[in-house]
Order: sequence, then C-alpha cells, then structure tokens
Amino acid sequence: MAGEAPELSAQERAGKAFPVSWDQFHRDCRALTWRLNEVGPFHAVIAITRGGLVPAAIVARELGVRVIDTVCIASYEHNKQGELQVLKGISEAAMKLGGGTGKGLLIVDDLVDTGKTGKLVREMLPDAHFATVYAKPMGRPLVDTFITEVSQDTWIFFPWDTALSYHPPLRDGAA
Ligand SMILES: O=P(O)(O)OC[C@H]1O[C@H](OP(=O)(O)OP(=O)(O)O)[C@H](O)[C@@H]1O
Ligand code: HPA
Ligand SMILES: [Mg+2]
Repeated sequence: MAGEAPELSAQERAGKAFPVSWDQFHRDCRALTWRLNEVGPFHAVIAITRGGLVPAAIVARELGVRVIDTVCIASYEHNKQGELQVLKGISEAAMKLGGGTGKGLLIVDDLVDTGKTGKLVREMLPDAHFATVYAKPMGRPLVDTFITEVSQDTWIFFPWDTALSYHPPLRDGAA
C-alpha cells in the first residue's frame, strides 16, 4: 500500500546493525534528561518493560523522580514482531497521580520502531509525555522527546542483549 514501509526480512533488518555500548547508552540517557528537564516536572515515570527499565532508572535518577511504575508489554521474538501482549497495566496509584489521563507523567522506553507499542501506551495515558532514547521514522511521530534517530532498516543492539566477542577481519584470509 502506498506510504507504508515494505515488510523487511529478519536478515534485512539485522543487516544494518547499530550496536550501543553501556557507556554510550548512559550518555544518550543523560542527553535525553537534559531535554526532559525543560518539559517537567513529572509526578512519576512509567517504564515500558523491559527495554524501558534501564533508561527509566537513569532518567528518574537525574530528574529526582522517585515514583516509578511499569507497563509490561511484549511483542518481539528476537527481531520479529508478533501480537502485542499487555502483561501488566499501569497501577491505580500512578493513574491517580496522572489524573486518569497521564497529565504530568513521563513514559520512557528504549526506542520506538513501528510505533505499535508506543501507540498502545499513549492510548492508556493520552496526556503523558512520551520519551525514548532512540527512534525510527515509523514510530517517531508518536514520541515527544528522543535523542537519536536511526533508519527504519537499522537494528539497534542494546548492551544488555550483547556481549564482547571475536569479529573476523573484513578482508578474507586476513586473520
Ligand atoms: O515500536 P515497536 O515496533 O512497537 O517496537 C518498540 C518496542 O519493542 C521493544 O520491546 P519488546 O516488545 O521487544 O520487549 P522488551 O522491551 O521486553 O525487549 C522495544 O523495547 C520497544 O518497547
Ligand atoms: O532495533 C531494535 N533493537 C532492539 N529491539 C527492538 N525492538 C524493536 N526494534 C528494535
Ligand atoms: Mg520494549
């Protein structure tokens, strides 16, 4: 259909790799907080698990927010997206802090890709501020604040999903 991104195979998606180190991730989260500090204050941070837990901890620490809640959503099996499953909704206490619509609440996730996860959480908290560290073009319109945009066919490798390992030289036989 016109205007829609073509379906990419797992290999194509994994082809353009964007590996992120712990150091880089921490820096990017701090940069995100600088921007969010202009928008707040926030009553609470809502982390979209699991990927949003790490940036939420860093952002909450920098902003001095001590109330942190989770919305638990699963959809990807490796790099293939399936049906979205809400495993746990937002707590009543956090809902109350956001006046039922999310006003004054900060939703944090590691990234938006297709935007499906972000859209679902935005529907739960329409007046909340939604921040991610990274954004791909399809999901970008859903995010209020982010730090780095990567292309739709890039796969971001987070430090908690990776480990240091041997990488063969580019030129055949150079090892
Ligand atoms: O914009 P979308 O295409 O919806 O994708 C973005 C979501 O996908 C990943 O979560 P995932 O469902 O893999 O779960 P995880 O956070 O537990 O790894 C990521 O952490 C975002 O939450
Ligand atoms: O690029 C990505 N990297 C890691 N997890 C993801 N979930 C959706 N897109 C991505
Ligand atoms: Mg996630």
